[in-house]
Amino acid sequence: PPPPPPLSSNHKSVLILGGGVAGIIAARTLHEHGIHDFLIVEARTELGGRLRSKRFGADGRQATIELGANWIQGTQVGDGPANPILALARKHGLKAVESDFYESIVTYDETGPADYLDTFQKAVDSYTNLTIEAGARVQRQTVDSTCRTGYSMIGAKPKTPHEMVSEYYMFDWEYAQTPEQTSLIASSWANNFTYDPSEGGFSDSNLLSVDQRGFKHFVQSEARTFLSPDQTLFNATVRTITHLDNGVIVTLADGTTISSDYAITTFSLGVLQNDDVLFDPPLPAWKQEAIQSMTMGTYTKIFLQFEDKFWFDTQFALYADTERGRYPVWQNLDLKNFIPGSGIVFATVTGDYSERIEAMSDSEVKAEVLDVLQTMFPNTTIPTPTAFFFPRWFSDPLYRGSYSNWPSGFVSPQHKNVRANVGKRLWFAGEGTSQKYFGFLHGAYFEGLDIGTKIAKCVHSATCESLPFVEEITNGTPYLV
Ligand SMILES: Cc1cc2nc3c(=O)[nH]c(=O)nc-3n(C[C@H](O)[C@H](O)[C@H](O)COP(=O)(O)OP(=O)(O)OC[C@H]3O[C@@H](n4cnc5c(N)ncnc54)[C@H](O)[C@@H]3O)c2cc1C
Repeated sequence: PPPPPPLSSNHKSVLILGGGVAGIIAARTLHEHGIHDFLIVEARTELGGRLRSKRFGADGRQATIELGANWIQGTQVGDGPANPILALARKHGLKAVESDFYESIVTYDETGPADYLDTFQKAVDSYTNLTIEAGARVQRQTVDSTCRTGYSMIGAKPKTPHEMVSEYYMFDWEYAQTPEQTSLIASSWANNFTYDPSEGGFSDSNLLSVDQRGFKHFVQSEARTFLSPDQTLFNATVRTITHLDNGVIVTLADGTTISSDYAITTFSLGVLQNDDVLFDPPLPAWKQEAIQSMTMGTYTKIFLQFEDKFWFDTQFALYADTERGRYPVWQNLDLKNFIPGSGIVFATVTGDYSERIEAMSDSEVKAEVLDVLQTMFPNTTIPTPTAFFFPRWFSDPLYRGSYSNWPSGFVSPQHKNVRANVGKRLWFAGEGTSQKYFGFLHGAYFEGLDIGTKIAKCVHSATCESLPFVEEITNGTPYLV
């Protein structure tokens, strides 16, 4: 039998590995169940995880920008179900503004300003039809397919740059991967359970945080309501997780070991896929297959600050390049009620294009982006920006991408296995373990809540109920929630 974990002062009832939304909400849940002997182990120096803000801009003209999550996606209709992130944002007085994705938008192409809003509207309709097509497949219990197949089935076959960028805005800009890379059924789940009240979703509106304390403010403030300083360990990078029948031993990069009765890892799917954290013994084959079968999308915002604003007055702009995905979506922060006077505009790229620019130098990317702006505004001499920045989520060993995505060919039992505990002691939570809300902040929230509740039961009673898993998946069962 394996040796018992060492008895030391470094022993906790529960170790929460990672201090993002899932970790913080798991900790709050343990606290509410009267369990205080837990420790959040976090590699960075603050809580929040992929809620990451940064002061950006020239000296004397700095503003807080969001490198990671920025929106509360799906809010609430009347007294219907509320997104729990909205509830926390309200509780902690977060400043957020309504995003108007469909009306506050202008369009450009390689000739400069070009009105193709009618094409854009068709892409909006096609996306709605795509989710209906996918929903019908769930009803009929048919097999999954890619969203590209789904689009083709409803007759949406974008060919021109205008059509491609319009589809991109409705699809890749949300999923951080292409329709080819994404499951038809699961992508419509992700849409409906968040945005469609008739399917149990919150609402179809989105609130953009422009809070100068950072979007992370809501969750850091929540953490302050129950956490004491000795319940967090910062600057602590987990290297190895040894999981035994009677406990877990975590080894940090500096060689420190901490043991516990239970551990929850909340690291991103990308971190787990990339072996940035090692498991001893290695995770069983069913778990490894599941982790390697889901995918991680990358979503990259490229920020520029200029002395004077020369761009559009709407919230959004599309740029149609002949190459699909080349600096296609632009957002204006220099707006009344946003960050007025900030001189900040930013572009977003996703998926393979994000990986491409992460491999380039900042100055190379800046030159490309300025070139696109020059194309969009042919009658303006684009000035030198006073500040430029973009984060590299894909190469960051603490994330390895931005959020998870569900590819076609990844079947429901595999997702069950992503979520399942290994043995009685090692548990998993985070946005990627959420079947209904993968990718979203509220997915991380609900997973922290659920796994925290299950572990609290384990701590309080002799019997500990495991989550179901499938040892060997021989056929894909229908997609059911
Ligand atoms: C660019 C971008 C845009 C996004 N936009 C939105 C949005 O608008 N709305 C929305 O709802 N969601 C959005 N998301 C997704 C959202 O941010 C995530 O779903 C959510 O923050 C995930 O929380 P989590 O607790 O599961 O994981 P994380 O926040 O990743 O928490 C895990 C923690 O583990 C830590 N960690 C990793 N490795 C180690 C290690 N070896 N040792 C110790 N600690 C470690 C990390 O530092 C991190 O703090 C976005 C994400 C990104 C990156």
